Formats: sequence, structure tokens, C-alpha cells
Amino acid sequence: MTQDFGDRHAAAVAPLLRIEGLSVRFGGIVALDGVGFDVAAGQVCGLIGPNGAGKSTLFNCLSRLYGWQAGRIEFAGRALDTLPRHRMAALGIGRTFQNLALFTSMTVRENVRVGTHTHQHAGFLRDALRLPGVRRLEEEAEARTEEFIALLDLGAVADRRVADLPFGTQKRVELARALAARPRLLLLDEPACGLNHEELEGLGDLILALRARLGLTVLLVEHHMGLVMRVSDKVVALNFGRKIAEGTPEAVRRHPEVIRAYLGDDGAAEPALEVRQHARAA
Ligand SMILES: Nc1ncnc2c1ncn2[C@@H]1O[C@H](COP(=O)(O)OP(=O)(O)OP(=O)(O)O)[C@@H](O)[C@H]1O
Repeated sequence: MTQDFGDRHAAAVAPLLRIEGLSVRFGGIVALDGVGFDVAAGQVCGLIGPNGAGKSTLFNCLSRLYGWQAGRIEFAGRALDTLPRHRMAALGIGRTFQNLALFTSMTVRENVRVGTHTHQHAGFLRDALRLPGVRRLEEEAEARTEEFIALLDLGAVADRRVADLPFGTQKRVELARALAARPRLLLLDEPACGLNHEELEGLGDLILALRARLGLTVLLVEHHMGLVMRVSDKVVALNFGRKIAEGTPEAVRRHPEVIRAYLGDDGAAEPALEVRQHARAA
């Protein structure tokens, strides 16, 4: 069912994200080698590949944390490298991090509130003098903070310090903060990593519900193949910095190069894909 959604969108809408011939080198290491693919507005696109394939490098390019030696990234029709780095969130690209990037001594509510700041500029003088308009912006930000606290089911812990919460809850806080900035494209970096079985069950539904409710486009880096297969409209597979497959989750899962990349040439059975991901996440 997700697949139909993705295909219809891919045909009908110009891509929100277009990556063309992207190459990144670190000294002698080629982290990305001419990678290109599109993500249509409203799609969930899974990005998979073994360790060192180049997934994080690609995310870091999309966040403008890394530069690239060749190629082009277009977001909503604009070349990304022409925009200042600090404008990424305002432009509509949000992300979560594999190892979380929260203010751990602050409360959940304070962390989510930080996400709303992207859209909250009344101007220096108006802020300083607290002119009319500033109060309205503050009220809007407070309302949005509460909206995402409720959406991510964080109400019961909203006044707790982030450092005192379990890892799975901290991940929801980070997601709430990213969403509070109202991204059009959300980059999720291994959202399943470190979650317990119950949390993992809910994560797929949550991603799909957020996409439906907020009209999000999602690029998902994930080693948990079950999750990728369930929520993705399409999947792109990388290995050694090259794109080795792109297509429906089922087609990519069965692609010979993908199987080889994960399992080597010894021809182990395909379901071992799952086993390897679980082993890594554990
Ligand atoms: N800042 C950096 N400096 C030097 N080499 C880097 C840097 N970032 C990534 N690399 C190298 O680029 C290659 C791709 O790494 P990357 O982290 O993008 O892979 P990945 O697919 O995200 O792996 P993982 O699944 O383990 O997170 C690796 O060989 C890595 O060592």
C-alpha cells in the first residue's frame, strides 16, 4: 500500500530532493562516488548499505556539515550549496542524529522549544523592545511546542530533565524538536538503533503517521531492514560510496548486488540481512 502511494507521487510531483553525481573524498578515501537519486515530495525513502557505505556522509552533505568535490544537491528546486549553512532548518530540512544531539541538562519542553526558534525572528529591535508581534510569536512557539510534545506522547515527562530519561524517550524528544522546526524534509539517522522491542514496533507506525499528518518527506538511514521495508516507498542502497540499487523495497532487498554487499560472495541466505542488522543494533 505504501508502494502505491510512493509511485503515484513519484509520477505526479517534481522531486523535493534531487541528488546528482555527488562525490566526496577524505584524502584517499572515496566516501561517495557519483551518487544520484530523487526523492519525491511525500515519499519515505530508505537509504541502506553496510558500514562505511557512505550513508552518514550523504546526510552530512544534506545538512551542509560536509562539502562535496563534485555533483549537485537540489532541494525544492534550489541548489543547496548556494545557501548559507545556518539557513538549512529555515529552508525546511530537519534531522535527527544517530547518537542524539540534545541539551541533556534542559527539560524536554525546553528542548522542543529550541526547535521552534527557527521560525521565530521578529527582528532584533522588536525583540529587544518587546514590541507587539513578539508576544504573538512567543505564543505561537509555545503552542507549537505543546503540539509536538503531545504528538510524540511526551506530556508525562515534559518537565523532566532529558538526561534522566531512557534512551528511547530521548529519541522521541529529539524527533519532537526536529519536527517543531516544521521541516519539509526530515532526515532520520538510524531511528531504530538502541530501541527496545516495544519501541521498535511503534516506530514504523509513528513515521507513517507523521508523514500523513504533517505532509513530510522522509529520508531514512537505517540498519533495521524490517523497518526500512515496512515504511519506505522506495529504497536506495549504497556500497563503498556507490549506488548499487534503487527501487521498491522488495526489488532492492532481492537485488544481487545488495545481497552480495551485505553477505559477501559466499551465497548465504537472504534472510540473514535481518540477522546482521539486529546483531549490529544490539
Ligand atoms: N570526516 C571524515 N573523515 C575521514 N573519513 C571519513 C569521514 N567521514 C566519513 N569518512 C569515511 O567515509 C566512508 C563512509 O563513511 P560513512 O560514515 O558515510 O558510512 P556509513 O554508511 O554511514 O557507515 P555506518 O553505517 O557505519 O554509519 C568511510 O570509509 C569513513 O571512514
